[in-house]
Amino acid sequence: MQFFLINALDCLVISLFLYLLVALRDHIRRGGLSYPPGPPSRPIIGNLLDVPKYAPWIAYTDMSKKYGGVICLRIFSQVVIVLCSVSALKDLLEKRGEIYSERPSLPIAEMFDMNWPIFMTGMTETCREGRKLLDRGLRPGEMIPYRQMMQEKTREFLAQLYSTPKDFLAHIELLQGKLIMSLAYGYDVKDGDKILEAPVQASKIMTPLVVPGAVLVNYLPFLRYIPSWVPYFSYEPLAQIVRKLSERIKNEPIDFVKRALHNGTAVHSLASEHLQELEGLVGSKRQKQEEVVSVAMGSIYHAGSDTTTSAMHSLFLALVLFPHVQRRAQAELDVVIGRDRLPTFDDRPRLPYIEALCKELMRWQMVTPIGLPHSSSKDDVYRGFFIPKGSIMVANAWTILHDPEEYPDPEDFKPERFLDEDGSVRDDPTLSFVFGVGKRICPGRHFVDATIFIVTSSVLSVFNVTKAKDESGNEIPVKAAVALDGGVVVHPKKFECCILPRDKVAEDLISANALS
Ligand code: HEM
Repeated sequence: MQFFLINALDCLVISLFLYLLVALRDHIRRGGLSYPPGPPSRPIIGNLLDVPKYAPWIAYTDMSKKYGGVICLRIFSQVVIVLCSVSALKDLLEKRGEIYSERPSLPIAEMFDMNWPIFMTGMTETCREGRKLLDRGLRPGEMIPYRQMMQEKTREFLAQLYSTPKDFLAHIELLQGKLIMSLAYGYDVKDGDKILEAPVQASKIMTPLVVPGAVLVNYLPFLRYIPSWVPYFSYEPLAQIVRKLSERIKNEPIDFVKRALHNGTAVHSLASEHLQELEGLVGSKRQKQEEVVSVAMGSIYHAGSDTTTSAMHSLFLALVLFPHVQRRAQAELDVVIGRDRLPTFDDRPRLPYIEALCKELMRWQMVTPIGLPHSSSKDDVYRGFFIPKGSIMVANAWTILHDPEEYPDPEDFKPERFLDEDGSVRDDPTLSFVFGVGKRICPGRHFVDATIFIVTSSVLSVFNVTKAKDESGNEIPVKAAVALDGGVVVHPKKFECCILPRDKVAEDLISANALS
């Protein structure tokens, strides 16, 4: 017993000594400067208890009212800087992009073999080359050859909505899976295709685990060594599941393209295009480039599914909650396109209200309100405050895009915000924050933009989306609320709605296009 007490006392003294040593080293490193303002931190754990687990974008907005646009939190020794103002986001993540474009290396991602997708890695050579490949392949002009495919898949979606409207969320998920798989791999997804399971399941597990402050092992990496037989505390059982999913995401679809190229059956896709460019390369050089293609495609297959599904889910929510928006959009479609055909991409310039509606959709119920964390590769000083190398940078775009000064009644869905007085579309550069900032900005943004346009205009031209009714004929109330079990990607809480063809003309149009 005495032996145990002496050891405990020793431990306490050593811990205190180490703590003071770290504090002194930290003070010297800062050269007398202080960290940006933030809630007072406690000894050792820092702000661990202040880091919001649910809806962090709201808690950070409240903090920014007290501490300003640059907030500092500390989780053990990890510094987390939350950016809540346009100037801070641009100054650091854009103008000082050389310093702030890394990603935090998360032990949880390493343990789960999920540290290979581009959105999880720092600026490694594979990441840089993969990004180049995506930036080139996903430019607005490069989207044109995929328009026909997008229109066709959207028409299949309309037919599914018509036959089983209650399953609208499952139809959205399938549509998004079809679009991404066609774009990335030229793979034609069929109903019930198992290929879509892996990214959806992996995303459900991983996105809550990468939120800054959500998982202790990211700050106390030794926790990864807790053996698998320790119940509740070991990450190993979950890790085993995710490792298998990771392997499937990276290899299953790219192997399909390689086989198709070999058999001469490959359809035009980002993967087939890039793999064909490697012709002539052999040995390790070829292997390396194939790895880049496989990482880049696996990244969009993973990053693109859940995110756009959430935006489309929110579209139906907005239509239910704001019927006057639906009526005005339909009036525009009827005048510009008429009732005898479905919209196409060529109609887009003549549909300013629909365009404004798509913009408002991205702002209103943001898919990634705190973006994906960046990290810093050098010590830096900003507005007189010290930001150490290795800080986790959180771009809280939600605060900016829900600022009532800039977007009055921010919780209301008002496409008019994005229209000038003469009815033309108003450009709002701040809106691009929904896709992040700087070198790591989402490369899929032009594909998302095209998807949201074609889906929104097509759905509105043939359907009325209203509140569902219960057995007694009373409307089932719906609220604009997000499911708080999410992580960096958030989804609307599930809701019911009634999706019916606008009339017989619309019904005929859906059937005719489903058959063509
Ligand atoms: C509504 C849909 C989407 C939203 C809101 C969204 C948003 C974002 C955000 C905020 C980031 C992090 C940017 C940063 O760190 O500054 C990101 C990264 C990324 N997104 Fe998207 N995204 C969407 C859909 C897509 C789609 C459809 C694709 C693929 C076609 C895609 C591919 C990626 C990739 C590969 C990255 C990682 C980029 C990097 O780390 O360099 N995203 N996205």
